[in-house]
Amino acid sequence: MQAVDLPLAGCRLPLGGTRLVCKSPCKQSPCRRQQTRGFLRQKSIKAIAEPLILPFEKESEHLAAWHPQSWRQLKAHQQPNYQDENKLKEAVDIISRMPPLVFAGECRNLQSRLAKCATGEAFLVQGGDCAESFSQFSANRIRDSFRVQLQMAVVAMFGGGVPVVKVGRMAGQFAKPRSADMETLDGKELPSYRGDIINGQEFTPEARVPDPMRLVQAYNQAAATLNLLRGFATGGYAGLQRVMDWNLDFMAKSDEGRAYMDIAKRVDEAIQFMVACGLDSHTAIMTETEYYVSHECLLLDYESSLTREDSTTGLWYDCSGHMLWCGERTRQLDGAHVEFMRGIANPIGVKVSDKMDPGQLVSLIATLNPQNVPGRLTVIIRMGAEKVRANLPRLVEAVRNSGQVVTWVCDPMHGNTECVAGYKTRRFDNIRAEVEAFFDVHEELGTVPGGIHLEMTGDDVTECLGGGSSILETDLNSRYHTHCDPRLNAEQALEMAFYVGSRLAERKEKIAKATPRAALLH
Ligand SMILES: O=C[C@H](O)[C@H](O)COP(=O)(O)O
Ligand SMILES: C=C(OP(=O)(O)O)C(=O)O
Repeated sequence: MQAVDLPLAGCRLPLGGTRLVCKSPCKQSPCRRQQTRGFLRQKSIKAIAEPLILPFEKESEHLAAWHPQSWRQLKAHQQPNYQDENKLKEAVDIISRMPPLVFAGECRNLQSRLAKCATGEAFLVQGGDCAESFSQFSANRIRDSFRVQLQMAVVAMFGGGVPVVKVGRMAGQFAKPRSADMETLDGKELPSYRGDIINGQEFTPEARVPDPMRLVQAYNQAAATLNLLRGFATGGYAGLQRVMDWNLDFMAKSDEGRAYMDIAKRVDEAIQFMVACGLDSHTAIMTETEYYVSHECLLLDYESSLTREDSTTGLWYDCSGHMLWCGERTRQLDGAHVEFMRGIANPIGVKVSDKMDPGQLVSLIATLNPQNVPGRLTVIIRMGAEKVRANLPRLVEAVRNSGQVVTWVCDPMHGNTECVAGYKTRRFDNIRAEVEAFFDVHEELGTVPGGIHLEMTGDDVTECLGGGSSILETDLNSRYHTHCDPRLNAEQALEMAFYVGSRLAERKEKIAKATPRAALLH
């Protein structure tokens, strides 16, 4: 990792045990620019989410040592070993000059929606490909993935009676962390595939060389994807009046499909009734939807080159996506990823397996969200069903006892991967069991299950076993198209949404019974 000169005016700044020294001292202590940024951050956050300010570290001190490049001083895990530094610099320079893909105001809106998920006033459905790919890039695939997420949102909203916040693993979900650096096939060993933004999936020495120009291709594909998603979200396609038209091929043939059409019909009738009552069916609430994009904040050259200072607030936003999350393999407290993520103002997530202990989690949360801003931090649990029952309670209790506000989300995919007949797969029953355990634990503790995070697609793939579509081991080789991990197909994803909807409905009923008047007003 090369050392960088910090382009901040300023003072000596502590950073994870090391000290950075700005090159053009402003002779102020602490640096005025940083003070201003801290002040603006407090001001803007207050306006958005009415945060509960606890006596955590002061924001200005917290951000004092931060800069979009400060991560370079620390160990960055899971980064490619680029062979041509000049080519990397060229690619990073190109992206640095490109327009941002998302806007700060959109990120702030998402943060306020996620704050509602933390309190049970909304529910997050986050999903999409394990790894977006260059070769499978197509408008129809984007539409189908978006459409199944719309359907899932309708089902969960119908059950839970709360708004569903829709966030795609899309328009940037290219880089993959890997368990092993090398992969062996037929006795031949090559570097692992790390996602299309880094190297190629083909098992050849040439394809596996990390190519920096892939960063530029990924940026362009993300821009085109987002452009289409914005069109779908606001151009009429996602309007609630089209709820009956979001048909997918399997729907007439499957129980989930028929159950969805049943709900869609009831939604349609409700809308007709409201229109008869005088509702204007042309308002944005009826014709548009909010849709956000997210990806793992893994490839730090890409993320930092898209990090821009917001002129309204003076805050830094990683403009590669609305929400970024830190993966299970890169969440070291003293690592480069946590250093980068603590300074960006986007809503962020962190993946958590059973390897996390409660004290560590509390420290990590304090580092990533020192002002305890609701909606800022989503903790995405991924352990496997049994481990969730055994480990999640003490994590939730430690966080609750420390007064930290986070949005708890369940990723039932990554703790349930197994190898069957030579394929990486996941069993639908195990995935559902993990979601069930997640809801049960929160119910027992009186805390809030805030959302679900899925690797899924709108395509009719055969990558995960079971579910209503009864994918068998012998089906795996039929339509196994993922570039990395197995995804739920559209039917399985919808089935999961029905399960989530049923749990949200139960929760709603329990709350209504306990507080009838409040529920009535709600
Ligand atoms: O999607 C997540 C990870 O990149 C993936 O699970 C790693 O898979 P591996 O264990 O085959 O490297
Ligand atoms: C790599 C991922 O997850 P995790 O960090 O939880 O393994 C992922 O969600 O793509």
